Amino acid sequence: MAVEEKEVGFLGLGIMGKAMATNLLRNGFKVTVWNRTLSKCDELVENGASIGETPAAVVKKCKCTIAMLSDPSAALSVVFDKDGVLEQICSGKGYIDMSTVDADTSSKINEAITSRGGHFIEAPVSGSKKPAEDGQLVILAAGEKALYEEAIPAFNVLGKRSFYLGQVGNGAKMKLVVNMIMGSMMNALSEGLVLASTSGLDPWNLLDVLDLGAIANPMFKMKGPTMIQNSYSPAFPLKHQQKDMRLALALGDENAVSMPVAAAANEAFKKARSMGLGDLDFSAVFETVKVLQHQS
Ligand SMILES: NC(=O)C1=CN([C@@H]2O[C@H](COP(=O)(O)OP(=O)(O)OC[C@H]3O[C@@H](n4cnc5c(N)ncnc54)[C@H](OP(=O)(O)O)[C@@H]3O)[C@@H](O)[C@H]2O)C=CC1
Ligand SMILES: O=CC(=O)O
Repeated sequence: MAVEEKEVGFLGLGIMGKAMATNLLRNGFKVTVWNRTLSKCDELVENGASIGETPAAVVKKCKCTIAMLSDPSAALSVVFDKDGVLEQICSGKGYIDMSTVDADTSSKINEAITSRGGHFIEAPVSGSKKPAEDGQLVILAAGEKALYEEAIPAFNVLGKRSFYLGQVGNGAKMKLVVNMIMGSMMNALSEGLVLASTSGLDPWNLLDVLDLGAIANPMFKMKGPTMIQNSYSPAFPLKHQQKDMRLALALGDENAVSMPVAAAANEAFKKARSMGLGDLDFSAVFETVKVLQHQS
């Protein structure tokens, strides 16, 4: 399949897709790109990409196509709608959806693709804008093993490690569990920063102390300083983090897993969206904690 031949289609040039497609180009892949807002293809074309006018046109041209789209409704639309992936998928063609969606969405796409003879894996990623630019993502793949193996040269460009997790749905679930934990941690950090400042401590000292102890982690180290400076340039948009909390909570509902911490974190992300912060970085949830503090 074409991933081996270093030729891929790429659907979705948002924060992640643009960085990932650029990386593939830099590493010698021929890439044919499509984005709903077609003008976002221009920069990629300047860097050597070809353009497909529709998802169907990309799939027609390429033996393997990667998608990186915002949410379940975008992932479904690009496959099932007019001029979508299904119109051209057929035997010998592969489709790799790297968007963060729920297992049901992924299963629907898998069934539709495979019923037309195509091959499918889901492969959501852990890691944000910078890891995407640096080819340091963690890839959580599941589905047809043969396609996974054929995708390894591309995954080696995009990520520092890829996991094969078995049947379709397992990649989606793993990603949601990871992001549920991340969203809860972001809320804990936000509350810690407010508690530190309000009780007379220097929040910069808090970050230094955290970084030297058992709960040190790259997210606190990277986001803490920008949060203190009220700077929320989006790497991971807050609206997507809230989508992931919602989908993780639905997974908890299905499995009767009680998750009060995640539920509270989801409320904070919802509040942040209602404050108009959805397009900012997910660390802007800090603003909701500050608002609550000022109200008390
Ligand atoms: N940013 C991050 O740090 C990470 C994000 N993710 C996940 O990766 C995915 C992409 O994230 P990111 O790049 O940040 O998101 P962006 O919001 O930057 O990009 C979203 C992309 O989806 C497209 N899109 C949205 N709705 C539709 C639709 N109905 N039909 C077709 N295309 C659509 C957008 O097109 P258009 O340009 O026209 O709006 C754009 O290309 C999400 O699932 C996210 O949860 C995973 C790991 C890290
Ligand atoms: O999904 C977001 C991430 O940082 O991973």
